[in-house]
Amino acid sequence: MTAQLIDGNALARQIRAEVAGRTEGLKARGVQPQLSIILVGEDPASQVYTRHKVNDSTETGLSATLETYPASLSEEDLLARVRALNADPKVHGILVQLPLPKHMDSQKVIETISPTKDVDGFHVASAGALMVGRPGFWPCTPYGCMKMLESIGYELRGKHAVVIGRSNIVGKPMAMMLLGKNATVTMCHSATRDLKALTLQADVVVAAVGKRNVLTADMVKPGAVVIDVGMNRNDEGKLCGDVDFEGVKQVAGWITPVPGGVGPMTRAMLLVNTLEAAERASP
Ligand SMILES: Nc1nc(=O)c2c([nH]1)NC[C@@H]1CN(c3ccc(C(=O)N[C@@H](CCC(=O)O)C(=O)O)cc3)C=[N+]21
Repeated sequence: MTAQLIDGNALARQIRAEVAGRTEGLKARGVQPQLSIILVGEDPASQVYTRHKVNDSTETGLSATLETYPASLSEEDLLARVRALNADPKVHGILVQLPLPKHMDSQKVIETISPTKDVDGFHVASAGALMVGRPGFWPCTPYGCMKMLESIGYELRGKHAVVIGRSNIVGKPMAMMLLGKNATVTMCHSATRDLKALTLQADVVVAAVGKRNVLTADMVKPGAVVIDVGMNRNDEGKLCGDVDFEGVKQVAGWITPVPGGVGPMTRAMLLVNTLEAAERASP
């Protein structure tokens, strides 16, 4: 028996169609949802990612602008630009592409974005809202993972979910979202002892470390759901996740591929958050 695939491309396509429909509704009321993306520096990967985000937006009827600045831009000038976008009522979502040049304090920049426009969900106010269960914006990657679990009708209540990785962007918010659905959540990280003993108990494993083969077949309980957030390159330069896909798919019940899994869902949830921001701003 091999695991069933959770197809992120297909689910993202479905979500984009829903976003397009809701966008029509807003446009009928004279509101054009608008995402502003800021890219600082010339990192080729960031250029590709931000171009994707602009294309995704325009394909679903949102409008998106990409502003690019040289790596030499001062932090002060970047903050001034963010404040101007905060004050612009036509702009509903602001995304500052990470990583930023080393001379900038990323968290300070993110904290300058108005929480009402924080479609990445990286602001402390967004993190706090998630933690106490108030409306805010959920970070796109873990939000997309939750949608993937929902798409297979998975009941999280009472299940044991193991999250590997504790980043502010994925691991921590992922654990909060799973907890919000009444799962029993274990967070694992670099200081965890006997990771395998924990993952073998898991009904759901989310691997979000950024290292290949963090999860192998011998670490997975038969039938478990495995979500792979990793985005790595193997020796041949091919994109691969944190999970040994070929091995784990022989044991798991469900598994997400890389590419075509969490990545496209991350991008789809950015559109959802942007639309949501526009709807909240135009009640
Ligand atoms: N402020 C900010 N917000 C972000 O959300 C953000 C960021 N900065 N900096 C960089 C990371 C990375 N990230 C990706 C999202 C989707 C794919 C994606 O769609 N991947 C495709 C493959 C793309 C390819 O072939 O390279 C897939 O997995 O199928 C990749 C990477 C968002 N990030």
